[in-house]
Amino acid sequence: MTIAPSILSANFARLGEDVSLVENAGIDMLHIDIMDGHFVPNISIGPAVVGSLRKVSALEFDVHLMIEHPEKYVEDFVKAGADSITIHAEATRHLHRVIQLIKSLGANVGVALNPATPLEMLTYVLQELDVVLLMTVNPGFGGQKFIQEVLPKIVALSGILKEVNPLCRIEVDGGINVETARLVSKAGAEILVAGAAVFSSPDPQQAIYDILEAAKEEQRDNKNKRFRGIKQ
Ligand SMILES: O=C(CO)[C@H](O)[C@H](O)COP(=O)(O)O
Ligand SMILES: [Fe+2]
Repeated sequence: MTIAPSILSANFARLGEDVSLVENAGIDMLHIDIMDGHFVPNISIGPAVVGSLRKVSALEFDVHLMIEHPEKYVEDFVKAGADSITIHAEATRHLHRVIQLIKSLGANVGVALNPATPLEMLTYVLQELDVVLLMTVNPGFGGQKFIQEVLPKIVALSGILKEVNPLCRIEVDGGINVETARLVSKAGAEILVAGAAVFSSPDPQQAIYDILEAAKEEQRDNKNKRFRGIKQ
């Protein structure tokens, strides 16, 4: 189970300090949201900021591109220090080609789906992926309410991946807190992005710990029930 704090809700006037704070909580992965004002109605940061953070952090950088024409920019983000690049299936006409491009640059590759986008979009690329990111809010802003309807989608994807790509991990993004972490963990998510619940908390390190514990508790319960043969 991995908690990836999203810096979208950090204080951009002291971004390095906020990243160090969560890094010192013992996390492995940092989620970096890139928005272009076209694919989503908001603008965030570009490769220069990713490059600056790379100099001060050893975390795995999970770069979530909410941009049109991602093929134009993936190389810049990998050069800036992205370890994994996630593009939106809705944002390109050439999904297979962009996936190959990201792999050729040596980064892990993920594809994100908006809440209304069916899993079938990924049928012919699933074997190529390290991560599928299921959005649990409509992308564009931090601090939104979790969309419950995505839960059966997580369950369905989890079943499909067991058959076709067991190493591919399910990431969820949007509205994750202690309560929703339990729900997505039970459904099969393994990477939980959390922005507002971490950085808007008075104690971000404690918030990370609480979310992680809630998610792990749910995982343990699931395993125990399976062991005892109790139907979920
Ligand atoms: O991709 C995103 C928004 O498009 C963010 O990663 C996401 O919203 C995280 O923020 P929060 O946990 O506050 O919902
Ligand atoms: Fe994100």
